[in-house]
Amino acid sequence: MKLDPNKKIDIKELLQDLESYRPRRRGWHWRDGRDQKRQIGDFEYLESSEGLKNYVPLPGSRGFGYIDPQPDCVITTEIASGRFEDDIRRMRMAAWHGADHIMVIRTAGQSHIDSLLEGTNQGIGGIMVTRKQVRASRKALDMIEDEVGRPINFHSYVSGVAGPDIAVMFAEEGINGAHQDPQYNVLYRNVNMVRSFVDACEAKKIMAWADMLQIDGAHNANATAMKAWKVMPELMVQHAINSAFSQKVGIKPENIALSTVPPTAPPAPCMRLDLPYAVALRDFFTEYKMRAQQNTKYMESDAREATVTHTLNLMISRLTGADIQSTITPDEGRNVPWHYNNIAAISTAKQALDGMDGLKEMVKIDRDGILGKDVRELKERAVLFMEEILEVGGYFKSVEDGFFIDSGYYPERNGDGIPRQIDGGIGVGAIFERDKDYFAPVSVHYGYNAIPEGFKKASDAIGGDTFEDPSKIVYVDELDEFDNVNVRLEELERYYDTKIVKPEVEWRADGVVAVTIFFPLDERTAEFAAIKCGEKMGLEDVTVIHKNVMHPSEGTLVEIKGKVKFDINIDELVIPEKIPVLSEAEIREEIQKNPMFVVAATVGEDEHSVGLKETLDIKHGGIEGFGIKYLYLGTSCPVEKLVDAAIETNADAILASTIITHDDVHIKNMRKIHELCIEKGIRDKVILACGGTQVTNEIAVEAGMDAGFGRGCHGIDVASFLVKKRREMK
Ligand SMILES: Cc1ncc(COP(=O)(O)O)c(/C=N/CCC[C@H](N)C(=O)O)c1O
Repeated sequence: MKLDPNKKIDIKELLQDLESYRPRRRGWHWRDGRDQKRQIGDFEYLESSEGLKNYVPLPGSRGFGYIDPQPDCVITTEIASGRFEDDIRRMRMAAWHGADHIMVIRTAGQSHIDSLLEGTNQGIGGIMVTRKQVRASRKALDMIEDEVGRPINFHSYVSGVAGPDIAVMFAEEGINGAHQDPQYNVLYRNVNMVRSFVDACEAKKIMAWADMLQIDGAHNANATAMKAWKVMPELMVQHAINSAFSQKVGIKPENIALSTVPPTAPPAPCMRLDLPYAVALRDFFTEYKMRAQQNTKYMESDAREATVTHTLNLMISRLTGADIQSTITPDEGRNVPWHYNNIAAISTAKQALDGMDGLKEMVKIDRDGILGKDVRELKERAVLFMEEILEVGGYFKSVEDGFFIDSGYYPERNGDGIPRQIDGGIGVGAIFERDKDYFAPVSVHYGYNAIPEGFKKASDAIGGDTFEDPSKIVYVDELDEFDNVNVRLEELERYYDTKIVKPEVEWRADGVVAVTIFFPLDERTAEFAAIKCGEKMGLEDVTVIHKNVMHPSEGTLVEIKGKVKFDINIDELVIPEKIPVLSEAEIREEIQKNPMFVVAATVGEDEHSVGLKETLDIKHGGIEGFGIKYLYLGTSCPVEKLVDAAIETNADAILASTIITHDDVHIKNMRKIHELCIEKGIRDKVILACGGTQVTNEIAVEAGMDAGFGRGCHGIDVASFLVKKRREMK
């Protein structure tokens, strides 16, 4: 299937013939052209990669010819709605905004399931990672990567008691990256530590074969610790343990990525705490990749605050280097991410990384100051931690002694770490010494395997395994007759590719909308007033998702979410057709033959001039560039003066600009211009046009203008309209 930007992905078609789908490639893709400088528009970029074929540039790109510079690092977005069929279009949106690493969170508790799940059950806070879901998503990503013109990495988690099984399925299905860190199982999922490390040998061996990029789990310590900045020495120890172990099992260093999170956030002086850590980490681990994660621990429900913290995190990435920049959605502190918050997070990363392109050519890390001292101290503490592990008898013993996630700043210890017993946890006692004649007929296996006489390699015994002969992969379709993607698609049939639509935030037709409301009330009263407001607006299941105290008694900003009870039928929408724009040549030719003169001003008590000047001046593609002459009367120009000027100069048109809309003053001024022209008997001779960020063609025409030009309009739109309107009047 080839995607058409003007058509949605057809999920039903995508699900066809999944049993015969084969992944295009194995392994991780780093962005192309990363180490080249490149000219993009008016600027030279020092830390960028090759551009996309299809994309959505940042809004600010309007001022720069709509360029969309792609940073050098891979950019990740985490997707976790619970319905993979709805996640696929979110992946497409993400790819257009610059993500090339799609990471799919697993449903709560999948770590504890000791076998592969089949089918596509709906998940909670993540999806059931199953072969069918992986296949459908990877197949969709093949089409999406063709559409944007850049390979996309698909990623999930190899952990929990079924880790090795999942690793095999991921290798068979062409997964490009995965989290794998046995310490994660031990500390956060209480899987028996011996089981975890034995499983990890197998899982990592398979990931190495599949050339998958591995991300470790150190970020979890950061998110779990009481005071995150105190856990930095331990984080480096955790990175060291997983990285050294992974390399010993056979994962090549360039596929070992350290998951590093700047531990703190404002109002802490976070740059002074986090920057030394980022430097120390990169000093220690030069041969591995850095996967910069953004802070999740100190996320509240304030999307703005999260975005600023993440921008500071991105500054650390730019100053110290990141191979993968992982993004956290600004609504991470509210709920399972909504579509547009994944996109917001990606855009924050792209915007900040573009903006700080080459910053470290100008701003040097000063190792002689306090940073150097802090870096050294962090390294010393980490080495001491590692030495003490050896002293007490190794990793397993240190875990039993509760070394990890202690809230102390090592070597200080508060004794509140997470201890695990070597003879406890899930899967305990499930490890058996391999017998002398142990034999597994597989092509990739960790450790002892007694290959019988006559076979060159183990898998010859079965004529090749699924890694060698994918036709041997057993594809299991849906098992649960009630909880499967076909049932879900059936339930929402009327919203698929029909004219009926509902608002949504994560699932098709979930009907959820968000409303931002300010009340001149204290926080508690405002909360309940906002819910009442939502209910009066006809929303269902109204809940408050965010509150911002503006003042204890003067006012509170509240954000609510709720469900609309209605559908929208797009056939019932009245959509005025877009006004086609004449070509530059045609406009110039016309003005050449019949000169045109206009008067222009920002009217009323309005001092905004930029928009109108951009529309007039040749510099920004203004009407002057097409030969149209104009008299500009400046800002705060009374409408009477503007109309008189039109009469004195026998102008063909009046161009008014109105940005301010308090008390609908913009509409009142447009109406006054229209009425004045009638009064002075010139209305049928002069063209009236009005522009402004809050002006639309409909509003302007309603107020008596001949046309209105809102946000995003340019000189050529106005010039084209003037030429066409004059022809019409002739
Ligand atoms: C090393 C490891 N293994 C497995 C899992 C998930 O596995 P389950 O939830 O136990 O099925 C995780 C999860 N990390 C937190 C979310 C992702 C985070 N925000 C990130 O971007 O890295 C993990 O870190």
